[in-house]
Amino acid sequence: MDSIHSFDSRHPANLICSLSNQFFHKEWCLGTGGAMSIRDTTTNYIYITPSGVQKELMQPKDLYVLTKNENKNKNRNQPYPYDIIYSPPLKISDCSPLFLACHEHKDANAVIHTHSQNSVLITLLFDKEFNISNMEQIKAMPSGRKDPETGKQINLSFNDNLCIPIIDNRPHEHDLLNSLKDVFEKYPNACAVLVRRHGLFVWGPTIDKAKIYNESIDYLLGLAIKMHQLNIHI
Ligand SMILES: CSC[C@@H](O)[C@@H](O)C(=O)COP(=O)(O)O
Ligand SMILES: [Zn+2]
Repeated sequence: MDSIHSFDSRHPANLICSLSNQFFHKEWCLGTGGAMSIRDTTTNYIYITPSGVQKELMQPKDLYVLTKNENKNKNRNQPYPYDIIYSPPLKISDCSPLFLACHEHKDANAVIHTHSQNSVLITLLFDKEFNISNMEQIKAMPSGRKDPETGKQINLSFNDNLCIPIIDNRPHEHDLLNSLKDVFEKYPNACAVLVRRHGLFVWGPTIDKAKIYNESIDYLLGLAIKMHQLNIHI
């Protein structure tokens, strides 16, 4: 199918495969953990990883492609109106309802889900939120505010607080949907959520931004864990 095969390394299908391989080598998605979704802003097609496969070995032909269908009836497992227009002989990611929620409610064009040890450990140290400030890397994170003249996202400043909400894990990914929607409501500026004893979901306006946010968050989580071990207070 044309929508998944491209020689362009920036095509969403190629990006999902190359980034998943990179994230595996960072130990963010070992043993089939982790998943990803990208919306192509020219076609509006959404590319989603398959379920239960070794994410570092995926090829473009293994990805699902979805398109919006406003007339579609919603159900519990598919609460968003999308049709599958390309389906590999695999199951779609269990995270797909959460990914579609980020595309729909946050206007995200990319969502990354990872299982790094930092993202799990931090949820055992903090209860409802992870907060950090006075760290240079915070400046790579979005504030949620836009420059009134350029309309561009303004990033946090060194002294600003970065807050990542934490929700409790549930037996199935789709059971996290209500908690995720609560996060959207309570934390309108958040671009990520930590799931206790599970991992991290990060969304952004582009896949490049989502990757930068994920890398920055994971770095800050790692710092906070080390500071805790050294008895240094955040
Ligand atoms: C190691 S199993 C992990 C899954 O249950 C889930 O949390 C996950 O990250 C990936 O789910 P998947 O359905 O393979 O996209
Ligand atoms: Zn997971």
